[in-house]
Amino acid sequence: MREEIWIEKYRPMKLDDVFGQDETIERLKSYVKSGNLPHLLFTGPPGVGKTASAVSIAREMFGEFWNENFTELNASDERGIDVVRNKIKTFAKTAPIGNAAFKIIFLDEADALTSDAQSALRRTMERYSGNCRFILSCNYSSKIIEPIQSRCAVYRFKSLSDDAVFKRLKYIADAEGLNVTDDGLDALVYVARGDMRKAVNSLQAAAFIQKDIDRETIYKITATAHPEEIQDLVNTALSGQFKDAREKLSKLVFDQGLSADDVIGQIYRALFKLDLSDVEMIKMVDAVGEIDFRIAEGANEKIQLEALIAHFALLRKQ
Ligand SMILES: Nc1ncnc2c1ncn2[C@@H]1O[C@H](COP(=O)(O)OP(=O)(O)OP(=O)(O)O)[C@@H](O)[C@H]1O
Repeated sequence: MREEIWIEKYRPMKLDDVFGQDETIERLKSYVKSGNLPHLLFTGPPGVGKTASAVSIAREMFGEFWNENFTELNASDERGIDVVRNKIKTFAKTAPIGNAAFKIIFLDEADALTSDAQSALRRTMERYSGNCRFILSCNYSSKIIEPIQSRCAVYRFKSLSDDAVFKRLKYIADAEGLNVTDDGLDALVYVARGDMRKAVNSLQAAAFIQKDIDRETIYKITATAHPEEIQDLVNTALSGQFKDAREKLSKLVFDQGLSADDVIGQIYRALFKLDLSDVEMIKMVDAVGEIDFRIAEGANEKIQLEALIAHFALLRKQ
């Protein structure tokens, strides 16, 4: 039998199952209780429970008819906003099933739409608000045009705490009969950076290989550098030994094929474990921000990572 994907198997079924977003969940529960819902805008990083919460609202509000009264669309549908609007139109055309007063349209990745497409979406929202409520989801609310934001109640989902990710992983590991050491769970938490989807997927990838899982398995399987190695790299650079640091970087990142994005994230986190003056910390964070931006804009990853190390190496020489 093909094994089920755990992020589906362990998808929250009700709002109470959504971990680590207590304040938001409490407020969403009050809508369910009242039986009414404004348009909502969920914003926050990936894998923290935005979709899971939208589905849970529908399940709790509509009971056995939730599936008929709920649809999930992706705003970044490559065929464009017209396809999305047509799907909305088709869904909105029929009356809600059961006792429901309205249907719910969940629109993921709303920030992928251009401003023009968002204006079109806004008109669509107005047109169908009689029998539909919209829940828009996005990573960055700043990319959503003001007229849409002002029509929605905005909920900011947080990156999940280490504690919330640890507990959820422990629960899944026990349910799956896995033997995961605490340092293995800590490694998963480190790798996930508050993204539950990534945490659960990494656990499943490790479990696919072996039932006894420790930190080594996790770092290997997720192609992540050990935090101590990153720490050592940064320390070497800070001590001014650029050539040594460059060699370490090369072994760590390029030989193992790690993604520059992940490495930058790891370096960023390593900074806060160092004994730095305020000014040094500011300069280093500023440099990380700059390099992160350049990589996101498509600059050569190898050169940019080396430039970052060079920056660190110069810091105490100035
Ligand atoms: N807060 C959470 N509590 C429990 N499980 C979670 C939580 N967040 C995410 N998960 C797990 O990760 C999976 C993906 O989460 P979800 O689809 O809700 O993320 P999202 O915030 O909508 O992300 P995206 O912005 O990428 O769409 C869920 O099916 C569930 O297994």
